[in-house]
Amino acid sequence: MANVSRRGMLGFAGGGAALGAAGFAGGWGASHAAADEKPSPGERTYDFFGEHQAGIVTPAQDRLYFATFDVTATTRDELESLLRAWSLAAERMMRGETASDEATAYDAPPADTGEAEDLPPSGLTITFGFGPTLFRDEKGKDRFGLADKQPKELRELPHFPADKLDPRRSGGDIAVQACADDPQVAVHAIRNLSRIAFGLAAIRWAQLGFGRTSSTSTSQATPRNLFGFKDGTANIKAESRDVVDDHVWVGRGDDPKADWMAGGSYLVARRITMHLETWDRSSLREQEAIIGRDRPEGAPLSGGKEFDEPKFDVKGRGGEPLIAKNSHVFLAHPKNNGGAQMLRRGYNFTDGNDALGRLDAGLFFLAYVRRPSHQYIPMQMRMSREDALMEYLKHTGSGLFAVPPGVPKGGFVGQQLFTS
Ligand SMILES: C=CC1=C(C)c2cc3[nH]c(cc4nc(cc5[nH]c(cc1n2)c(C)c5CCC(=O)O)C(CCC(=O)O)=C4C)c(C)c3C=C
Ligand SMILES: [Fe+2]
Repeated sequence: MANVSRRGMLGFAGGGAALGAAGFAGGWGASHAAADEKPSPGERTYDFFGEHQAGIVTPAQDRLYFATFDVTATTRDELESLLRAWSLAAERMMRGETASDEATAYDAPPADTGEAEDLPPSGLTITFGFGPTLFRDEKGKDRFGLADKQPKELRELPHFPADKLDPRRSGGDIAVQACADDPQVAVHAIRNLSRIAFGLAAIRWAQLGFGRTSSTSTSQATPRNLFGFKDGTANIKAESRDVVDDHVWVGRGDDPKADWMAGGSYLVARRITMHLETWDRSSLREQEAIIGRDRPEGAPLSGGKEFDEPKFDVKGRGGEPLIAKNSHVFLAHPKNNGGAQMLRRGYNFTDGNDALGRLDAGLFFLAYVRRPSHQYIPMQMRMSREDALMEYLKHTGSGLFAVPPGVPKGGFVGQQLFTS
C-alpha cells in the first residue's frame, strides 16, 4: 500500500500523506488537531529533523524498546546507505506512517510489518548512537575509514567493581533507542529498522522497558522504580536550558577532531538487575537509609519536601549525618561529584524469572552526558565501591554510544560524521 498512513487507515481527520513533517520537537504535531482541540496523547508526534535528535530531552515516554546492531556492511558507502534508509523510515514512523511508502505487490512481502497499522504515532522517538566498534574493530583496524574521527570520549567503558556483564547484552556498533507511549509502536519501529538492515546489520541484543524511571520535564510527575522509590526527582529537566547545554550537548571545540558531534551527546546504557526479593525483606528504615530519601514523598532524609535540596551536613541522634555517606543520593549528588550531572532516561524491565522463582527484573539505566569521562565513569566507579545500594544490584549489560546531533531537513542521521 503506497503512502498509507496508519492513522489514515483508522480514518482520523488530518491523517495520511497530508501530515507532512509537521511535528515539533518537544511539542504537538501541528497538523494533528485543530487549534482549539487538544490532541490525545496517542496523537502526539515529535519531529525527526532538528538541531538535536529527539528522544533525549523529549519528555520521557512510558515505554522503551532498545536494540544494538552489529554492522555487517563492509564499505563506507554501504554504511551510509543503511543510515539513509533508516532515517527515511524513522522519519516516517515518528509521523505515525508506515516504515516505507513503497507499494506492496501481492506476491511480495509487505513493505511494512503491519503490527502498528491501526495505532497512532504514540509520541514515538527513534534515537541513534554509534558504538566504539563502529570506528575500530577489536584489533584496532579502521573499519570504514572513520577511525580518525572517533571521539576521544567514545571508548569502551572500564570494568567497574562488581560488574557481572553478559557479553550478549553489551556493546554493539549502533544503538537505537525507540521510546513511545505504546509498546507495540516502539517494537514495530525496531523490527522494521532491523528488517530494512537485512544484509547490512543485525540486532546484537535488545531490551524492552516499561514504566519510565525518570522525568525529563517539569511537566511530568516523578515515577517510581521497582524498589518503590520515586526516581528522577533531581534529574536534569529539559526546561533548564543552561543546565542541558552545559551537561548534555557536546559543544563545538570539545573535541576538535570529532566536531561532527557538536549538538550530540553520549549515551550510557546499563542493564541493572535488582534483587527485588532481598530488597522486599529489608525494613523501610533500611531502604530509606540506603537511598537517602523517604519512600512516600521522595523527600531528602535531611528534611523538607521532594524537590528541596538534600543537606548533607545535618546530623541526627548520635551525631550521624541524616543522609548517610554510603547512601545512593550522597554518592550521586553533584556536590559530591565535582558538579557532574546527567540526564537520566531509564526504564523498569522484567525478563522472566530464575529457577528459584526470583524475578529477573531491574532498571535499564540510560543517561545522556556531554563527557562520560567526567560525568559518568568516576561516579559509577565510586558507587560500585561504596554505594549501599550495590548490595541489591548487579550490572548485567552495558554500552557507550556517541549520539550524533540532529538531522538537517532531508538529511540522514550521522551525516555530519561522513561530511566533516
Ligand atoms: C552512575 C549513575 C547512576 C546509576 C547507575 C544509578 C542507578 C540507580 N539509581 C536508582 C535509584 C535512585 N537514584 C536516584 C538519584 C540519582 N541517581 C543517579 C545516578 C545513578 N543511579 C543520580 C545522578 C541521581 C541524582 C542525585 C541527586 O542529584 O540528588 C534516586 C533519588 C531520586 C532522584 O533524584 O532521582 C533514586 C531513588 C536505582 C534503583 C538504580 C539502579 C537500579
Ligand atoms: Fe540513581
